[in-house]
Amino acid sequence: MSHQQLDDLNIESQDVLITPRALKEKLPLSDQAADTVYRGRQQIRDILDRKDPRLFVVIGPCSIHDPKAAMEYAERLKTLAAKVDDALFLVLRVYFEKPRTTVGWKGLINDPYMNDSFKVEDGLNIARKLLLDVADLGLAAATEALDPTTPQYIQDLISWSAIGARTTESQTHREMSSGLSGPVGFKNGTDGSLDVAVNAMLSVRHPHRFLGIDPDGRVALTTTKGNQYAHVVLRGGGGKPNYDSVSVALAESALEKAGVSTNIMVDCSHANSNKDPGLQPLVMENIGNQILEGNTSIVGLMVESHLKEGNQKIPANLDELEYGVSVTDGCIGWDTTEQAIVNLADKVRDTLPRRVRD
Ligand SMILES: O=C[C@H](O)[C@H](O)COP(=O)(O)O
Ligand SMILES: C=C(OP(=O)(O)O)C(=O)O
Repeated sequence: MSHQQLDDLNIESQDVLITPRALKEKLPLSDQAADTVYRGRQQIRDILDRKDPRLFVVIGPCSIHDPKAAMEYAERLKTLAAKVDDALFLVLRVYFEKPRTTVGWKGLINDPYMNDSFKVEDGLNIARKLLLDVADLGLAAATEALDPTTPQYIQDLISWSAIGARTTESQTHREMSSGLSGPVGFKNGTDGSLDVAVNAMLSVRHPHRFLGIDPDGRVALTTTKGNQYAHVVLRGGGGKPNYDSVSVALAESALEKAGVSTNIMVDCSHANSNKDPGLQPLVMENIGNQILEGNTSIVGLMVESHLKEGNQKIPANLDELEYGVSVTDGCIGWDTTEQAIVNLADKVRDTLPRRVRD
């Protein structure tokens, strides 16, 4: 009796993609870009080590779908960053990979033309080119590391990475993060649970061994050294925020009990603003007040912001897309962003002398 086909029954096709090495040769790191990334990572590490008393703020669109609008935003952010640089280190949020609750557009790398054509190789090219342009401008970039093979293509241009609420508990993502070259923030779970993020801290600092790809795209046993610059990100969940001073104090004691450093970032968006982007400035103000009142565990903030406020559905006719408006979660617009950042800097500035640790 002949065998029935048993594997690949649900695989439609497989297409070989450009290798990480070939993409990097095509779009190489310039000296300016390398300097931006080196300095960006170092400034965040210094903030996490409390050698630098400032806050770092990961700020920008929920997702990148239009590189032109992203660069216009980056240029504005660069000017704003220089104005508040004594109190805040602004890092551009450059998210190319979107984790979906069920289904939906999965981001620029997965479907760069937003028409279900899934031209992933084009997506990788566009993403790397945009990151190069941002780094050449002198702005540090942050992204969500979602697909475990993507870092090989773009991580040399990333200063800070997030592991999202839907993947913080995933062993694959903890292993990948243990090998990332820059600091990494783990969100609490979508149900609000902090345990998964605290457990991630305990995992990611250790070496791991797992299947990865090498620069030539070959499957490779990957052995990591462990990442000593991981921290938690409070993003709320289960219908409740967790940026208030009581939640922050509870997070501090959970981290202390686990024996890991009490570095906390607050995501002003997602469940911390009940997905109402207009509430983000209130969260920022609240964090500024907590810092004024003596909090030293909060080291960073995340804000979803774009050229224009709100969001839009991806239209069937892409000519109808409104320029500078998010196609995923709603964002605050530029004027609100500028004001909220200046207000935050004013509060943090007064606290700088007492935030440095010896
Ligand atoms: O930040 C973006 C979204 O909150 C995340 O990707 C989940 O989106 P969804 O619930 O619309 O799928
Ligand atoms: C998906 C995101 O957040 P979270 O994982 O907290 O839902 C995000 O920041 O884009």
